[in-house]
Amino acid sequence: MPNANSLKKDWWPSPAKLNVFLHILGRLDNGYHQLQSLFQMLDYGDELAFDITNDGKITMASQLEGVRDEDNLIVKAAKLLAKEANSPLGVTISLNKRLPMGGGIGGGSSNAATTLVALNLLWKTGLSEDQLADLGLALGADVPIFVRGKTAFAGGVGENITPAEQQEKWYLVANPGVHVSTAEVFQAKDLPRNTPPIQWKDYIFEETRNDCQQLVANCHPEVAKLLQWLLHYAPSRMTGTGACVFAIFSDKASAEHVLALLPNAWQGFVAKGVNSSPLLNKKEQYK
Ligand SMILES: C[C@](O)(CO)[C@H](O)COP(=O)(O)OP(=O)(O)OC[C@H]1O[C@@H](n2ccc(N)nc2=O)[C@H](O)[C@@H]1O
Ligand SMILES: Nc1ncnc2c1ncn2[C@@H]1O[C@H](COP(=O)(O)OP(=O)(O)OP(=O)(O)O)[C@@H](O)[C@H]1O
Repeated sequence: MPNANSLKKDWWPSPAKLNVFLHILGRLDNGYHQLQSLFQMLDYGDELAFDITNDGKITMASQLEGVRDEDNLIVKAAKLLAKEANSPLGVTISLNKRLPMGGGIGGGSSNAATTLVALNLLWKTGLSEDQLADLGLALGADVPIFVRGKTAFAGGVGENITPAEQQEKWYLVANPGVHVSTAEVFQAKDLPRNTPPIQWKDYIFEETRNDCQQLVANCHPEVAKLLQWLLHYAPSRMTGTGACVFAIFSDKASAEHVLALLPNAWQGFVAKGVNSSPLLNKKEQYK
């Protein structure tokens, strides 16, 4: 239960995303991959609160389990913005972590984006959305998409973003409890890397796939088991490089019904797919 102190805080949303599909078109000389993906914003995620100070220090109110503060993407994002905008101010950041880490739902990238967007307003550093997205790219391939906050098609290595309104569906997101390293998936010899490009206007879910799914399911039987279980109920797929898996429903009640049936070994949540992220809505309130 939140304590009195946390109730007083001004919490900023840090939503999750799903890669509804993820095609790998090729590999560049620098090792990065050319992708095509539909990034679906969800109305569910972490929350961050920012207590501004005058001492120029950037600190976490408490350490995120397993992540040293200097490695935390939140701290890295705040430091990057302070340096770029030459801000003399500091901040103490509180994090309410709900999203599983390393699950392919973008928690760390989203935390970094929320930090950039919120501190740009609270520190009054006045960077444009384009400048924040460029800064974000230095922290991770998915940070710009969270800065922009729109459900979108992405091309290039992920930086080429085209907002694309989708029908708002409900998703059951389930975590098989295994950790998948994004870098290892992209280094795998057997990863398919030759999917032909599609035209965004021709996008149909059934004609797409996640090119990482087979490889990850082969290495992690729990992922395969969870997918098999979900497929009994609804169209289901892995997101990003895993390990989370999602199932698509047209209404909330059906998604919650299947969540209630989810075996205890797996954790899950139900979220609405939204075209504009909760971060974007929060930002609008500051205008
Ligand atoms: C593939 C996605 O999971 C889709 O959401 C993301 O784009 C990956 O985002 P991320 O985890 O923030 O990725 P980064 O931290 O930038 O890169 C992690 C590693 O993934 C590989 N990587 C990432 C993006 C990309 N287009 N090609 C790659 O080969 C690189 O080996 C890199 O070392
Ligand atoms: N604030 C943060 N929240 C979550 N992870 C963080 C954070 N800062 C650093 N990390 C590190 O980043 C790693 C990846 O976390 P994240 O939750 O972003 O993975 P992901 O959901 O697989 O992301 P993606 O979909 O972008 O591949 C974690 O294992 C953790 O070590």
